[in-house]
Amino acid sequence: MSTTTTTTTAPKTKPPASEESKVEADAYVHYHDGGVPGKRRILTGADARPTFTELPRIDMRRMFSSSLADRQELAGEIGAACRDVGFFFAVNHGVDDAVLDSTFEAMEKFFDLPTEVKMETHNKKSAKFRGYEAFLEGRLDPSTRGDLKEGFLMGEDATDPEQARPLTPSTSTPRNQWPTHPSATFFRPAIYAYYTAMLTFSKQLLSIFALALELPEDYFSAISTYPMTNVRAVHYPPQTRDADVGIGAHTDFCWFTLVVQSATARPALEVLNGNGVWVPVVVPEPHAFVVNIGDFLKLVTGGTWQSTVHRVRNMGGEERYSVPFFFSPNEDGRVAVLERFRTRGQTYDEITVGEYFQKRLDIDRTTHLDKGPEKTKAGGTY
Ligand SMILES: O=C(O)CCC(=O)C(=O)O
Ligand SMILES: [Fe+2]
Repeated sequence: MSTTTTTTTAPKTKPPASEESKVEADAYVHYHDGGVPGKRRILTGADARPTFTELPRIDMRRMFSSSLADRQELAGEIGAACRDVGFFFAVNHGVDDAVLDSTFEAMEKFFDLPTEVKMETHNKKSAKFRGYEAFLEGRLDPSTRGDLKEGFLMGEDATDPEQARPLTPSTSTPRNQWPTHPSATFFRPAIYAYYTAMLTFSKQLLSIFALALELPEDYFSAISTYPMTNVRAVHYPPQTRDADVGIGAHTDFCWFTLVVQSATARPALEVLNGNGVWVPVVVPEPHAFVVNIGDFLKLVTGGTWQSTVHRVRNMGGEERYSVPFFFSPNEDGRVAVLERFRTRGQTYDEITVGEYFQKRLDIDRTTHLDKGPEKTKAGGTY
């Protein structure tokens, strides 16, 4: 994880008073990046550097404009956000409000089902970790007792007819798990409605990212024909212990992530800025998407774009639901640092997207399995 933050747009920041004593005692903030523990020095007073203190809000209407100049102007704003923050809010994004409302309704109803119904698709039965994850089973930050959340993960799967992907010998093994109990079958079509809308949105956004990198709009299309994708529906109960996390500090392993969340009075998602301060994400309006850069876009930009560390702490006493969509290149796509970000005389390795992804997934699986059976029982107290 790069620890350099290049923005010059925001004033210096200071940690909230309540965190100051902790900050001084710690001097470092610790996080987890792809299985590798990371830490960032907390910079205060004269040491503090210019960095962001909030996320930029970007109006996406220009994404649909027939004028290249409009799309370029949008790309300019997005490029600056990706470089300086690694996160931004996307508003007026064109995703149907009705689809988002019914996605949240379906999530609440699904997570309300009895544990044994949800456990039918427990992710331990899946090589790709698809299906239901119970409370405290994830543990992205090894210093915590586990992630205080339950979730449901689905993703690319050519055997699901909803995806209309070509079935080949390498894609003919099912990856997703779907509930079959009559009380839970509503979930699949609801998640697919969201998945389909997000795939369209992501492909449009990818062309704007290409423009932001001064590349042709279709530059990434060839390696994004059958992209790796995940929807993770997540339920975070209100947490009562300060030491808990909803999801431990991490970066995302994808091109980029789009997240829409239920409204909570107190922000729960937090983003780590260049001074080692957790910046709360205050959503500007209902159905705004939080967009963040993942490891692959950081990689192809030679670290110029940031895959910024983030976490969730749901301290406001309300249930919280969020539904990230993770978008990556094709599984057999190969990526390397783009020409314009290379230094002459230096050599650059190519990575295969699927291999890198599986490595990161295996790390996540290991942190789950390491916890031992007594802690992985669903429905345990939290
Ligand atoms: O719930 C959120 O707002 C973010 C979740 C997240 O960071 C993730 O699932 O990778
Ligand atoms: Fe994330």
